[in-house]
Amino acid sequence: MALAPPLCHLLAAPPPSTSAAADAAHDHAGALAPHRRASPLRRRGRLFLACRVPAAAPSARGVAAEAAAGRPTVLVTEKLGDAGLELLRRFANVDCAYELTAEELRAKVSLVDALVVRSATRVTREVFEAARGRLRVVGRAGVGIDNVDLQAATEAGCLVVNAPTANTVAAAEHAIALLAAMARNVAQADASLKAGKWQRNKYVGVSLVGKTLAIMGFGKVGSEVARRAKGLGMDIISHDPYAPVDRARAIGVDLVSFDEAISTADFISLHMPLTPSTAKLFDDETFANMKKGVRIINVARGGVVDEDALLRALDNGTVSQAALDVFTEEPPPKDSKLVHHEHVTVTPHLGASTSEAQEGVALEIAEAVLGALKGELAATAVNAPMVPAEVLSELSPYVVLAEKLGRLVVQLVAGGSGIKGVKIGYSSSRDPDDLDTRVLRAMVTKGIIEPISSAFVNIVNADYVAKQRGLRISEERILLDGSPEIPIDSIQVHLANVESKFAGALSDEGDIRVEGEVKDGKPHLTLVGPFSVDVSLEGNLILCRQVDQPGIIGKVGSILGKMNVNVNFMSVGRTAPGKQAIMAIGVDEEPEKEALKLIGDIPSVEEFVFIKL
Ligand SMILES: NC(=O)c1ccc[n+]([C@@H]2O[C@H](COP(=O)([O-])OP(=O)(O)OC[C@H]3O[C@@H](n4cnc5c(N)ncnc54)[C@H](O)[C@@H]3O)[C@@H](O)[C@H]2O)c1
Ligand SMILES: O=C(O)[C@H](O)COP(=O)(O)O
Repeated sequence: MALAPPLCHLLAAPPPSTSAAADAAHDHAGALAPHRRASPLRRRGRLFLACRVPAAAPSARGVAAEAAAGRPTVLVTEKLGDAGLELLRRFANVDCAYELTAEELRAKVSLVDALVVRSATRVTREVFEAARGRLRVVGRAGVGIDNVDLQAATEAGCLVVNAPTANTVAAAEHAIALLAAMARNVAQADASLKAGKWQRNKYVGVSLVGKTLAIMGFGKVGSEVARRAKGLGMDIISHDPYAPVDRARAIGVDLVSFDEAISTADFISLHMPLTPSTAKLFDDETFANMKKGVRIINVARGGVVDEDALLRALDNGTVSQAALDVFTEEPPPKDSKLVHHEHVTVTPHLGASTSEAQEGVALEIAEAVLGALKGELAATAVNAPMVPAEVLSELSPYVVLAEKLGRLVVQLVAGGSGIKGVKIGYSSSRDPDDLDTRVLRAMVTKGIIEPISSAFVNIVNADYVAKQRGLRISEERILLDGSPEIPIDSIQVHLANVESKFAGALSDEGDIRVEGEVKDGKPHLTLVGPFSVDVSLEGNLILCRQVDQPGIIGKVGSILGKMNVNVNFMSVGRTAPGKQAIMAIGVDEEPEKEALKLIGDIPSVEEFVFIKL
């Protein structure tokens, strides 16, 4: 039975770097391995549908085969839970190198296929540039991806995945711990007693019951904080412009405006991501609009607060206390006035730091990274479309067809005529809403761009690269009356306003047009311009236009035979007997120039083109 083709090329890396540094690297677990063109995970030629990496250890034979074929290399730059590390080590060489300087990170990154970080590693544009195209996946073992330059990752075609759920409860519990500790001066009283003092009057706290808590950002952590704070008898309001009202209502929380939230709350807990629009959202003006004596908890990101403004608000009494787990700069400067302020309780970014959360996060990220290295699109992809595994499985033969059609059509363009508009048509009996074509569009783009540039294109950067090159890609669905079980009957690719080096490929409208279908799981070319053909899109292709008459097939076949070129497929399409015909010939080897010249010299052959698929 034919195996489904792998989807590795969806996330394919560019050709390997041949740098001396890469060659010199060591090949054993815990050290950097030299780059190999295809990792065993990518080479198996199987479609990996299960998102989970099998829990059982691979067989000894499997391990040996993988070792022989070369394993991907994963660099881990921050402490990761053991279970995740073990899982990574089963399928990859793992280099754990903590507390790297930016320069050390840049030096190592071109030697690895994946990088796993937490919040302390800054994965900047310079890091992606230093990777020189080898890095295929960045795994953020946690939620916040503000330390990863997503735009640079996308431009580099590097997938970024995170582990968004495993530390939610830990972060929510830490927010509650800080809320209670702050209200009862636990940290200050502890330090005082340890310093030999007994200050019962100084550390009188405030009660939580009946107080209003405003949760700023009603996402995963925010909603878990709300549930827990309700149990403490607090009244909860929340501000989140994007949260569904129903979800908030279901746990008894009112979503209110920003101004209402900050002006009515006794406690404010921050749970939004750090983005350009939330950076320093809590500034002098915001603090001035808060209820006098408000208490603030920040377990989200230091950067959402203007820390100088918070210090002023603490000093003038607008904010009576703050509990901070996160800081604009981490670690904060040793002499930070905020950290040393007597009304501020601090922890060193411990929100996710429970053993349970760290094991969960490590496993979650290891699975996502290994899946991505195998060519799967992770469910937690941050900079790529999330296409469910079953959709990918179904579309996998069409993925190959889409790329081949792209490669074919671009080689029909006459040199010098720039490609601007690409139209992709999908003939299908399926409701357009049930047909996710993003992967196919990316693969047509890859097929068109890669043969004519040094860019490498994958599902992560396809739209970006197309835009950069001024390529307008439009899609059209052609609804057929048929069984919706087959996702796609045919894919058409049209290039508008270009000259062709093979006039036979021009449609009546003057576009270069090719069409293909999947037959027995294999990509077939079924239409060139107005000519119907049927040739498997494998190896190389010769397209030949001639006047339809007996003997031409034999002449071309014998020229190729004499030159030792194996013909694997041949198909002739014609407009009418005795009129124009197109011969599509699949060949295993690239014919010598001489053979091509001899074909061109056959009197009735009007034009021909050789295409590498
Ligand atoms: N301290 C820690 O160790 C720790 C641990 C986990 C998460 N975090 C941080 O907590 C934050 C929340 O994490 P999460 O998993 O709940 O993320 P999430 O994506 O589930 O929730 C974030 C919520 O913020 C909302 N939001 C976005 N912009 C907003 C704005 N301007 N005003 C109000 N709400 C806005 C979003 O709509 C979303 O509902 C992130 O910053 C994350 O990095 C910190
Ligand atoms: O965004 C997160 O997941 C938290 O801030 C945790 O960060 P950490 O992995 O560095 O603890």
